[in-house]
Amino acid sequence: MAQRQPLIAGNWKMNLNHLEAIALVQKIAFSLPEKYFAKVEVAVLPPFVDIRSIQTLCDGDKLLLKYGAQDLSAHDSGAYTGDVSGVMLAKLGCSYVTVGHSERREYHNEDDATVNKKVKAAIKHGVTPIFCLGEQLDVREAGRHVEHCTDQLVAGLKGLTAEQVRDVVVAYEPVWAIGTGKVASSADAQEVCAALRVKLAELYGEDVASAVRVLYGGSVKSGNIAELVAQKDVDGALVGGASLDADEFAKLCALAAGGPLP
Ligand SMILES: O=C(CO)COP(=O)(O)O
Repeated sequence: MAQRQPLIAGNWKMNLNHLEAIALVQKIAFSLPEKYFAKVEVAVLPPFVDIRSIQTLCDGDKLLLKYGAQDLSAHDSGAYTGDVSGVMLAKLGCSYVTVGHSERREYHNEDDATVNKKVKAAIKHGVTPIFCLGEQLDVREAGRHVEHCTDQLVAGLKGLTAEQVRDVVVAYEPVWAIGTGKVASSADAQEVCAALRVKLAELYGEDVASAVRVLYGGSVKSGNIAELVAQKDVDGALVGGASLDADEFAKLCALAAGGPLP
């Protein structure tokens, strides 16, 4: 069984001004002693406009913190006003990019086919996709959440080789738990994350399935992270609101690394 290093990624969404963004990165990096970075990978996903400065900061201070973006175009270049390509993200040293976040699916009408193209674009340029999926409340209430999530998984990874899938990060984010303060129970998170891994094994083999990191996202905080990452198939978290507060985020990362608090 592969050893999966937990990943805690902070999705800042459309928040903070430029100076606040730089200050947040500095504070997180200096609040978390180096030993934690060996146990847990920590990444921030700021808005596009902050990435260049964060790159300079991380390179200059040799920070162990990784960074990435929240979306990318399915195309490499061309007449796509307002879009940012995987080529550009790779040049900026992005390690990760979220793809298929439920807010992109809802507000930008991204369907599974678009998400699939974006996952491929990220892989093509060596930026690891954090491929997001998850059910709405009505789907869960109808008891169809596992099927819904495994269907999204299959569609988003369509056409990829097993070797390519090995490097994808999957994030299970039930839509009803995002920004609502209603965290899924650790058993709920484990149920879906385990089902996603079973589906990965079916499609790409046990070896790949045991290597892929599956994160949970939705109202994750320092108060619930330990219980979530204690689940067998939960390999970290995609954190929204709690990633905007340096003390809270550092605490959350330290707890994911098994503590003690810095
Ligand atoms: O959407 C999320 C992370 O991508 C979760 O957001 P919250 O942690 O604010 O619920």
